[in-house]
Amino acid sequence: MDGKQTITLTITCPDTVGIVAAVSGFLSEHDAFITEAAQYGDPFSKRFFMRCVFIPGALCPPKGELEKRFSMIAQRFQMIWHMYDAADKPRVVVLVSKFGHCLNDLLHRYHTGSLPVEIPAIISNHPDMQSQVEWNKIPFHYLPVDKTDKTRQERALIALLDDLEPDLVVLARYMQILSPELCARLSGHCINIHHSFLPSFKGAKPYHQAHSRGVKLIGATAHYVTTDLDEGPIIDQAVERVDHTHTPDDLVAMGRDIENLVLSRAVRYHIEHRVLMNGAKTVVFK
Ligand SMILES: Nc1nc2c(c(=O)[nH]1)N[C@@H](CN(C=O)c1ccc(C(=O)N[C@@H](CCC(=O)O)C(=O)O)cc1)CN2
Repeated sequence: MDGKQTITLTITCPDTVGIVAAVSGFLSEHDAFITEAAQYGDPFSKRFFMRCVFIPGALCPPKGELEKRFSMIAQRFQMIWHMYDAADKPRVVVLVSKFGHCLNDLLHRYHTGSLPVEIPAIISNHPDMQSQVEWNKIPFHYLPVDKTDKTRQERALIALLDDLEPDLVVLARYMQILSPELCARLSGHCINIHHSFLPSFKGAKPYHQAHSRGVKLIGATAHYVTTDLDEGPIIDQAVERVDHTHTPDDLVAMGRDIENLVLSRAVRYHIEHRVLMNGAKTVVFK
């Protein structure tokens, strides 16, 4: 390989002695220069997690051959593993409803290059964001929801996603509950930003719930989407202090910046392959 390529190797497997030695030995035997390495052994799940970034040297075989050879080690340790080429920009489709702050934040990071992705389309069940999206020269697909027949809209959404073939779907304040079928199709590849510090205040209007409860902290949670609403594996969270003087609208306004930060971090962790699934939880190598 030409030495300019960067590959990220992620591994999860039953924890045991010798995994790091086997992986680092394999990489050194194949002239792979390690630039980043992180690992964690979970004493509760007894699973081992590793993320290793390396630059293949001149003597390193092509990625396909390297994967073939690594599969022997992976089999020995019952690994779930992937090698990702950093040159492959992930295709990210963003879904939005009426609130555009998270979408605008992602678009800014996309245009400034701090989020190295492709955005082949943005999809919404409302027309509000169309002009903003088209100003950004990104295709906008308006798929309105008929409350009397929600499945029709989701069939159209599924067909569109099948065409777009995204690596990741981001629900940037998309306020529709995805069906179990769509959740299954997107499992591990769909991130939602929930506007509360989960597990508090799941579902609709969390800031109003928080105001009624008299909380002294509000927050936001980015999580993978599962059939169980707002119960998916948490990727990132943040909080801000609030007090009795803040109205629900104040909380909504203060929450926007938290949501932007948390969602963009979660998307970046995902596209950099820093997030590994650990049952109903995640391991995030920051
Ligand atoms: N299957 C899942 N779908 C969605 C999830 C999820 O975790 N699993 N997260 C939500 C986002 N969300 C809160 O963050 C949320 C969105 C929508 C609703 C809701 O009650 N929606 C109503 C319609 C509301 C409207 O039309 O304005 C509904 O779908 O019937 C609650 C929470 C995204 N989807």
